[in-house]
Amino acid sequence: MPRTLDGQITMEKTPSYFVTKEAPARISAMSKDAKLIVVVRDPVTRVISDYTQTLSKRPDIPTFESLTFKNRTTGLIDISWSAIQIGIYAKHLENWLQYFPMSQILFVSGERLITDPSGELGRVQDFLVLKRIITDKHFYFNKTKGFPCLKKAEGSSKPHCLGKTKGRTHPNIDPEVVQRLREFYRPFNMKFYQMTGHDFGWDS
Ligand SMILES: Nc1ncnc2c1ncn2[C@@H]1O[C@H](COP(=O)(O)OS(=O)(=O)O)[C@@H](OP(=O)(O)O)[C@H]1O
Repeated sequence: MPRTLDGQITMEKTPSYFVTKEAPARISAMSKDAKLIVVVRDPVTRVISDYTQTLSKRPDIPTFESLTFKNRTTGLIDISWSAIQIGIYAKHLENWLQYFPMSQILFVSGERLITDPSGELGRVQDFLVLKRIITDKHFYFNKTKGFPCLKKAEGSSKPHCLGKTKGRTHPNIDPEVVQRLREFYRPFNMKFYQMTGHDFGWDS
């Protein structure tokens, strides 16, 4: 991490921190005051997205269904599959709360980051005690891509849109499998809503 001067904020991002058992203790040892921002999305869409990303790199992996179930007939989910585990947000959060208070953690909704980017960025700026510099006028929705793009400062070049590897088309998954995953995650989601005091709307 670079040195931080007065008036500067140093930021670092790695998606796997949130699900790495040792990360909270290590980050707390480095800085007890660190603010933590986690982007979360519906764990069911998340696992499908995760699978889609792996499939794009290794087209020979087993089917989504065979990775999801330990036993297809009984509907037993294979929680040893890391893609399934990552979406059990309440469990990961419990680990972080051993080292950081909730007041130092902000959960950003991945869904709202698409539908209302300036709203979510507003929450981020407030959390970091920054002036709300990024607002509505910094975004426009790219219909082809299905994501908002960030307009850069006046006079600068092209806006920044997400790259080719973002927003991959997900494969069609049997609705029964999706339903079973919804049932699996529901209790964990409820716990997560309760812990964060925020209903992310994945179960409504
Ligand atoms: N800004 C923003 N807002 C909302 N959603 C976003 C954003 N950036 C990335 N994404 C979505 O996150 C999914 C994983 O993206 P990445 O490819 O960046 O993941 S990774 O960094 O390679 O792990 C991937 O999801 P899918 O659309 O399901 O593929 C991205 O589209």
